Amino acid sequence: MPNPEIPALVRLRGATRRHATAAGPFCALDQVDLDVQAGECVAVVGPSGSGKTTLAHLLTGIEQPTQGEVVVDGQPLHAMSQDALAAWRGRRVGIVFQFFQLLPTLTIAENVMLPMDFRATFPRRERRPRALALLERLRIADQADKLPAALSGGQQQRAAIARALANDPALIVADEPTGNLDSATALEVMGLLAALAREGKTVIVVTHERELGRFFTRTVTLRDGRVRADTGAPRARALAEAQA
Ligand SMILES: Nc1ncnc2c1ncn2[C@@H]1O[C@H](COP(=O)(O)OP(=O)(O)OP(=O)(O)O)[C@@H](O)[C@H]1O
Repeated sequence: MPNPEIPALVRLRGATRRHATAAGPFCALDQVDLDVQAGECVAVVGPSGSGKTTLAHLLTGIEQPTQGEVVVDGQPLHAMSQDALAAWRGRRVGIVFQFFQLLPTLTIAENVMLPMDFRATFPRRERRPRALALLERLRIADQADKLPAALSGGQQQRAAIARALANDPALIVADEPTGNLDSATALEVMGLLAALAREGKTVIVVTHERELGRFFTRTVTLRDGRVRADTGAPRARALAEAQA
C-alpha cells in the first residue's frame, strides 16, 4: 500500500531540457512529471534519442532542466549552483556508466576509495576497509589490488557499482550498465543492482535490454522526450495526491 508519510525520493515536475541547435530549439526532454519512492528499481526504456540519457543526467545533476523542477533526496537540483551540484553529486548519488570509467592507473580498491577521498565522507583510516567491504559485497574482494585492465568487463562493472556505493548514496543511476557485457554477465550485474533496491536504495536504470525486465519493479517508457507509459504511474499518482 502507498505510504503517504514517505516523500518521493525523486520528484520531477514539468522537467524540460531544451538545446539550441542549428535547426532551432530542440526539446530532448519535454514536461516530464515523475515520482520515484525509495526502494523502487525503475527501468527507463525507449527508442534511441527518446531522452533516456538526458533524464539520467537530470537525476544526477550532470545537466539541469531549462524549465521545471528536479528534486532528489530533498535537494532542488534545478536551482543549485554548479559547485553545489558537484558536491551533492559526489555524496548523494552513485552513477554507473556503460563503459565502467574506472581510472586505469589506480587499483580497484583505490578506485572505490576515490569518492570517499574527494568528499572526505569517511575518516581516512576507514576508507580502505570500507572499500574492501563493498568489494566483498560485490563478490570481487579478491581483485582489490589489481588494476582495472586485469579484470573482466563484469568484474569492472561490479567494481564500478562498489565505487557508486562508496559514499552510501540514497540513489543509484545507471546508464546502460550492461550494454558492454555478455548476456550471462548482464543478468548477474543487473541482479546485484536489483538487490540494492531490495535493501532500500533507489535504483534507476536506463536500458535497451528487454531480457532484464524481470529485475524491475517499474518501467518508464520515453518517446520523443515524453513519458509515454509508466507501469508505476497509478501508485506514484496516489502518493503524490496524498502528499499534496
Ligand atoms: N547537447 C545537445 N545538443 C543538441 N541535442 C542534444 C544534446 N544532447 C542530446 N540531444 C538530443 O536529445 C535527444 C535525446 O538524447 P538522449 O541522449 O537523451 O537520448 P537517448 O534516449 O539516451 O538515446 P540513446 O538510446 O541513443 O542513447 C537526441 O535526439 C539527442 O540528439
